[in-house]
Amino acid sequence: MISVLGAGAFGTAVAVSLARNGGSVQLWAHDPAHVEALRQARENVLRLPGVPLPDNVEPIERLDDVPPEAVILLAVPMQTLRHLLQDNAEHFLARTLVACCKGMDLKTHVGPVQTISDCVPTAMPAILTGPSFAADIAHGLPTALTLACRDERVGKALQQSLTTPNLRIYRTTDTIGAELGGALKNVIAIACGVVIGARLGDSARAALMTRGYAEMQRMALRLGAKPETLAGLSGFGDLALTCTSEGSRNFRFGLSLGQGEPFDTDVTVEGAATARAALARARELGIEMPITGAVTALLDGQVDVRQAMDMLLSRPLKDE
Ligand SMILES: NC(=O)C1=CN([C@@H]2O[C@H](COP(=O)(O)OP(=O)(O)OC[C@H]3O[C@@H](n4cnc5c(N)ncnc54)[C@H](OP(=O)(O)O)[C@@H]3O)[C@@H](O)[C@H]2O)C=CC1
Ligand SMILES: O=C(CO)COP(=O)(O)O
Repeated sequence: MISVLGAGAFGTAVAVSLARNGGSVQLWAHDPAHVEALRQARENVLRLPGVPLPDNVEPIERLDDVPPEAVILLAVPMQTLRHLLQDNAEHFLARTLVACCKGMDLKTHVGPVQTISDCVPTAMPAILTGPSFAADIAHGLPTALTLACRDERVGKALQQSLTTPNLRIYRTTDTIGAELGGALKNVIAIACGVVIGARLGDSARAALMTRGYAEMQRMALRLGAKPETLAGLSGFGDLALTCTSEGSRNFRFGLSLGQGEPFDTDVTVEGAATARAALARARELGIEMPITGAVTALLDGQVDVRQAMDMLLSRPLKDE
């Protein structure tokens, strides 16, 4: 049994994909009305329209209904993860919990794996992350992800149970690299959206992706990540996807910002809160993250797009 907690686009897509592979999948939503709508329509009309739920996906509204042997996937937005874990800690004690969210908590400045460890110290945390749009997974398109878990035995078991014919899963024990790659690439994707929206050109985007990757590495390596994790699916892979595709909400949010257009506030844009959390963490650690700083200043209305670019271009010249 696999229980996916969080019935947004990603949770629904993963539930559908795993159910098509056989076995039973529960899909939990925090809003009983949403659970009822999933039961009635057999489709997530709001977040993942056009994808029928297979019969073996069971929408549930009570965490009590998650059986003790179930593998739990946490597919909620990053800024809600801590509350979900704290408010329902009795359901998570000594469980294997696989985070599917990408971001850093605004209050604690840590990623999903560390958030699980902090909130439920008896749990075994893992993370499933990498380049994958929910719609691609739901439509059975080929996708490759990283599963990170410090415990090799648990990681190998998760890799087996979450792999499907279309979803290839690589494994690592480097949870720090995996969680930071997925979190920080969203900030760079916003920056890339801004330069494209403001018509500053593809060369500027390539520069931001490259220097953004340097920034991601700087923070992750300082916190103990392995360079090869950053170079893998959860880092470089997801950076490449998110910075170059209008399928990404973070990139589209940046596009709107660059064009001076409003953006739908109901859409999940993980990079906005994460930019602030990452900048705060960078300051605590004394490391330079100029692109993250420029994105944060832009989001906070301290600078406009031109001034944000000037902030980056006028920095002292240095070695690559
Ligand atoms: N979409 C994608 O392509 C991918 C997403 N991810 C990651 O997955 C995570 C979730 O994103 P995604 O599914 O796209 O988001 P969506 O915006 O599609 O959905 C978010 C879901 O979370 C629910 N939710 C909000 N607050 C809570 C809460 N306190 N407790 C439980 N559920 C809550 C929302 O319910 P309600 O509508 O009732 O508020 C909604 O169903 C993010 O971290 C994202 O980065 C990872 C890979 C790909
Ligand atoms: O993480 C994702 C793709 O890997 C989804 O990106 P967005 O959250 O920007 O849509």
